Amino acid sequence: MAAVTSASPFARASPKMIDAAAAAASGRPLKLLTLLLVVQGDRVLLGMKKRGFGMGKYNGYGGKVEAGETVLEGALRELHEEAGIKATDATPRGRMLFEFRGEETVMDVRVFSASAFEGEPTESEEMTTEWFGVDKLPFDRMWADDRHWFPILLDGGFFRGYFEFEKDKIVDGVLERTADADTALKAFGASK
Ligand SMILES: CNc1ncnc2c1ncn2[C@@H]1O[C@H](COP(=O)(O)OP(=O)(O)OP(=O)(O)O)[C@@H](O)[C@H]1O
Repeated sequence: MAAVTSASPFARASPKMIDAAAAAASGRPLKLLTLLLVVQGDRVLLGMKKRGFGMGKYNGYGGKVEAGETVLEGALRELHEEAGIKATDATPRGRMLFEFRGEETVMDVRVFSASAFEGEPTESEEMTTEWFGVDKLPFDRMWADDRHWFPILLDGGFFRGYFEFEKDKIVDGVLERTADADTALKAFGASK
């Protein structure tokens, strides 16, 4: 898996690129979102988004963090609402900032993984539920950033990144494997 990761053009972050991402993000309003990947052995649970933002794309489960809940609680709630299961060992893995050209707000996505859950994955109004082998992930039908950080996640690692999008294409980005989850949470340029 490490070979796949180092093949990512964004994985070789120069200090200059990191500074540029930090400058782009600093002071901008952040929208806090979660993304939870259920990884069990050599398979990953993904859902195809049936409506709204990212419609037609496969992704993990997640959404906006609501007032009064922690980020982890938000991640678990979204997984339950969208896939009908309760993860019992969710753990933070990464943080990604996404900027869309022409938009002031930067998406602040907190990525979690889990391997154990209660219940049966069940399609919801928002998402389907499908298992994919780790070697058969549908990257062509996922957000463009996913192919860059998934190998780190599957490898057991932690990561932080910043990607600038023009519609659904990446125009610039930086991705860094971090030593632990705490370091991943110190995203480029975000004040908290
Ligand atoms: C740009 N590159 C990206 N790469 C990978 N994942 C991305 C993403 N951009 C957004 N995401 C995820 O997509 C979901 C949107 O959630 P979204 O439907 O907006 O939230 P929520 O369910 O609260 O909305 P509604 O209740 O329908 O308004 C949420 O998991 C978020 O982390």
